[in-house]
Amino acid sequence: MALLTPEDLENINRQLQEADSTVRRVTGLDIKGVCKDFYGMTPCCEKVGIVPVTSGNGIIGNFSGSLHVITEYFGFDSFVTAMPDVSGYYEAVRNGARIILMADDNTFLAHNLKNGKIANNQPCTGRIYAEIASRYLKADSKDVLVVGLGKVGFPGAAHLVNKGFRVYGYDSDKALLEKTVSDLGITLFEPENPRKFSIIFEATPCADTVPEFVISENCVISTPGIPCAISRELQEKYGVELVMEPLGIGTASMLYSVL
Ligand SMILES: NC(=O)C1=CN([C@@H]2O[C@H](COP(=O)(O)OP(=O)(O)OC[C@H]3O[C@@H](n4cnc5c(N)ncnc54)[C@H](O)[C@@H]3O)[C@@H](O)[C@H]2O)C=CC1
Ligand SMILES: N[C@@H](CCCCNC(=O)[C@H]1CCC=N1)C(=O)O
Ligand SMILES: [Mg+2]
Repeated sequence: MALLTPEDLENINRQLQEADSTVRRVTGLDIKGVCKDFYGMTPCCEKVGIVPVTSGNGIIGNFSGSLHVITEYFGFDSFVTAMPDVSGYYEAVRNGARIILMADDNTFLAHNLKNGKIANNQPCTGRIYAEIASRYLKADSKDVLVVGLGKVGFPGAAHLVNKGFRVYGYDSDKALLEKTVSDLGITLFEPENPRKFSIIFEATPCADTVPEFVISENCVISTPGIPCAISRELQEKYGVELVMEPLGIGTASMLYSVL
C-alpha cells in the first residue's frame, strides 16, 4: 500500500489552488464545478468529523490537518477530533458530525451518518481524475491512454469506457493487463506500436511511467499517482497540462459522492 508522507502534504492549500487552476484551464470548470456536475449534488455546510487512526503504520503527520484544510476549501464545516480511533469516532458523533472521514493503511472512507452513503478513496479518486481528463476542452479525439489499472486506475478506466471513450490500457502486471482488457473490452496499448495521445490518465506508484513517445503537444496528463508520471523537463518540453494533487481532489470526490 503506497502511503502518503508528511512531505507529500506540505502546503496542501497551495497544492489545491494550483491544481484547481489547472483543472479550470483543462475543463472550463473548477474542481467543485466538476464534482457538482459529476455527482449532481452541492454541499451545504455539512459537518465533517475527521478521526485520526493509529492502526498499522500509525498517524501520518499532516494527514488529518490536510483533510481539515481540504474539507473547508470545498465548503464543508470540519473538525479533527482530539482523540484517535474509537474514542475519536465517539467524539466526532457526539460533536454533531454528519460525515465521518477516517483512514487506516488500506481504506480511506467517507461515511454519511444521515443517509448511510459510504465512499472509498480509491475508486472515487480514479473516477474523478478520469472525469477531469475526459473533459479536456482541447482533446483531439476520444482516444485515452490509461497507465496503471489497479485500485485507482481500474475504476477510472471503467468510467472512461462508460463515457464512450476509446481506452488504451497499459499496466506492467501482464496478467492484470490481460484480465482488464477482456473485462472492460479496452484496447491493449503496445509500447512497440507507439502513438500520441491528447488525454492520458495515470495511476501508478512509480515515477516516469508515461514515455515521451505518447505525449502530444499540450496534452493533459491527469494523474493521482505518486511520484509523478513524467519529469518536469518533459512537462515543459510539451506544455503538458498536469493535473496532479496528493489528497484533495480524491477527498472532494468522496465527499460529493456521499451527499
Ligand atoms: N492523489 C490522490 O488523491 C491519491 C493517490 N493515490 C496513489 O495512486 C497510486 C495508485 O494507487 P493504487 O491504484 O491503490 O495502487 P495499486 O497497487 O492498486 O495499482 C497500481 C498499478 O500500477 C501498476 N504499475 C506499477 N508500476 C507500473 C509501471 N511502471 N508502468 C505501468 N503500470 C505500473 C501496478 O502493476 C498496479 O496494477 C499510488 O501511488 C497511490 O499512492 C491513491 C489514492 C489517492
Ligand atoms: N491512519 C493515518 C492515515 C493513513 C492514510 C493511509 N492512506 C494513504 O496514504 C492513501 C489515502 C490517499 C492517498 N493515499 C492517520 O489517521 O493519520
Ligand atoms: Mg487527489
